[in-house]
Amino acid sequence: MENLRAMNISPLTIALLGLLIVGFIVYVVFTVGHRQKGFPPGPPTLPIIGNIHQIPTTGAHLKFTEWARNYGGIFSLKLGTGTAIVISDREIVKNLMDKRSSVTSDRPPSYVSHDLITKGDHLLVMHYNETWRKIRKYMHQFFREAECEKRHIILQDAEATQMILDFLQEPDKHNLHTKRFSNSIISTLLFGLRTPSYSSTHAKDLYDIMERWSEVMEPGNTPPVDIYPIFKYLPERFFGNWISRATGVGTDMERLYSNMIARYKLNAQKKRTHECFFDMLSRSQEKTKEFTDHEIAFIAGVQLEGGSDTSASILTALVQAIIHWPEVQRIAQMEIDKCVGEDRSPNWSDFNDLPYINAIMKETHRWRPVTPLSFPHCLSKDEYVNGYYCPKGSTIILNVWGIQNDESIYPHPEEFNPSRFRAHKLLAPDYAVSDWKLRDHYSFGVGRRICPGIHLAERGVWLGIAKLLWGFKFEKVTEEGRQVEMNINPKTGYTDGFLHCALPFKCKITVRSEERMQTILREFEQAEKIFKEYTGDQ
Ligand code: HEM
Repeated sequence: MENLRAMNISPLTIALLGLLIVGFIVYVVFTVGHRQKGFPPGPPTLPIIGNIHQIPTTGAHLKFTEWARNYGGIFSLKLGTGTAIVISDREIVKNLMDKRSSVTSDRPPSYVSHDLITKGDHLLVMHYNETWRKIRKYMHQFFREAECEKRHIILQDAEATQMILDFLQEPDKHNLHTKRFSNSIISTLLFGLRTPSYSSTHAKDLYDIMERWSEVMEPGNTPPVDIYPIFKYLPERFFGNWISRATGVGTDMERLYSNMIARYKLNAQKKRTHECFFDMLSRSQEKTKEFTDHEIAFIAGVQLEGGSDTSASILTALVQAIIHWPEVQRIAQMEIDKCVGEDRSPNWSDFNDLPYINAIMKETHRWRPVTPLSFPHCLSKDEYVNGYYCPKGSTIILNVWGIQNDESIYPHPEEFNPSRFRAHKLLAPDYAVSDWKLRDHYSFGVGRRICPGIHLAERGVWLGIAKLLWGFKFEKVTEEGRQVEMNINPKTGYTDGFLHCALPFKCKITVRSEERMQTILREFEQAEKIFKEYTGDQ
């Protein structure tokens, strides 16, 4: 005070300054973190932080589902100055996310994923802009239904054949075989480069990078910079060098993806029967030069990532389900055995004759969705939803878990019961555009951001399920005379983070007959010829 007087500042100015500071503090305490009038309801808030303290760092989907029961199909959360709108009602999903997708297709800001790790060039976290549209156009061109149906399915069938051979030869490594399967499909389709073994370097590197990305993103490992940007300016050593770790992941990603593109270029002269994604993209890029090298690397990367862990996690959940519910396994095998003999494994032309397999696939997506909270969208304009005011910039969270565990739609939701989908004879993309009451599940997301790999994923997963059930009996293992239970508890049995996958578990997998074993070996010889058509290897 003496100092201020010495600076010749009048007591009135000091008093006004003090009043201003107090006023500002009062304003912050009474507004920041508070839910404004007209917003969707939600749990009580605390000044400044809002609901942050109530959101668990793991299993947030379970908490959101509990809140949906209390506050309804649309509720809001305050995250500091920001707002998140959580949707757990199918009609609202349709009306907002699909019908008003022109204003619900942006992504919320993500300093770590968008700015630090991917420099904004990663389709999944990219804002809804012209570059996003251009990349989606290329993906659509290559992965649209007709292309999957005519061309990619041939490779998928061959890769599924190797997967059942792998299950035959090393049943204990079942969770690695599903990963190899999905990674090899996407890597071959992108670059003509296969993943012959689960220990292939590029696949191991990819899974390692994805794990590190997920770790950096875990709450507690990074300060909440998107909510309180001031954290960006604190020395990073206070938070375990989070900036260096994040940029390290970004550098390793770019290195891996660029390296795969370099390998593709080395092989570009090889004679392949089937054109790969990069043949198409490179041709166009030569003319237009529309993408930077960094963008090109991440166009490859996002597809490698998107196509790898997701399908593999669904197949692993399937293995758990058919072991825990042996009756489902029995019915499925009866259906397959009626239509497919022992002298060949099922293929895509059997799809219409095996509706129970389609129902199993849908039930697996419902029972253990890979992304139980999908991936957040962001509202780019003020909107009214069911009479509630939702401000521009709100994060929109699709509570897939909540919807797919709603008793009123799926009685006894914890039970794996494919018969729920008996009437759903078509694939997921058909129901994504149908009336909301008919939609099968939300595993592939919604609106314009819906997974661009949906046609490919549906066919790959279906083939995987059909061939596995045709070939093998799946059971619990017995140790010291007692059956070992798998942990299928949604709270403790799955990885945390953005992608949920079953933690490693033991099971007994045996081939159903000698003849089936011979068929697998014979079909694999054919599969090897197909691989050469896609890679150009002699
Ligand atoms: C069972 C397998 C799969 C599941 C469950 C799955 C799920 C999802 C989900 C939930 C999203 C976010 C959707 C949204 O924001 O509303 C997404 C986006 C994406 N997926 Fe998939 N996916 C699968 C397979 C694939 C495959 C095979 C590819 C590659 C061909 C792929 C590439 C992508 C890409 C690039 C995005 C970002 C799209 C964007 O933000 O515009 N996914 N996926």
